[in-house]
Amino acid sequence: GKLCDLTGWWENDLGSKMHVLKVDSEGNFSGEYHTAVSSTDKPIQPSPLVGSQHLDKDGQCTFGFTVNWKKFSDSTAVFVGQCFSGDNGNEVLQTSWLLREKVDSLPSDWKATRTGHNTFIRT
Ligand SMILES: CC(=O)N1C(=O)N[C@@H]2[C@H](CCCCC(=O)O)SC[C@@H]21
Repeated sequence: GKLCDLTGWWENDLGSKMHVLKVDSEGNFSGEYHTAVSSTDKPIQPSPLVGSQHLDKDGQCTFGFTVNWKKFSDSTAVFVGQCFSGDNGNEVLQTSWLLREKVDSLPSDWKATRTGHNTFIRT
């Protein structure tokens, strides 16, 4: 299928949106993550993301990106995933993520990392 270029807007099953500005010739990209879910009472604001994708000809490339939730908290999330061409030709991103929240002390380190998985489609 067509090369899977991540440039553009994506939405996941939580309603969170990812905007990839442009992918360079090395597969590196940057953008913004607009989460739809907040565990704080702070207003939700876009957070910067940087990542890298493969540029395989089959259009089913793997990628990874990091979100620095600088406006929200001291958390950092890393996403990894793969782009698939759905049966109707639409692209689907299957992702897993690790979220690292900042904890006050080493004894709390055990509870600082959460994981999740999300599916994104183009909006
Ligand atoms: C407090 C804080 O940092 N965050 C918060 O309350 N919501 C965002 C992220 C929500 C999970 C990401 C999954 C998704 O939106 O698709 S975890 C870090 C950030």
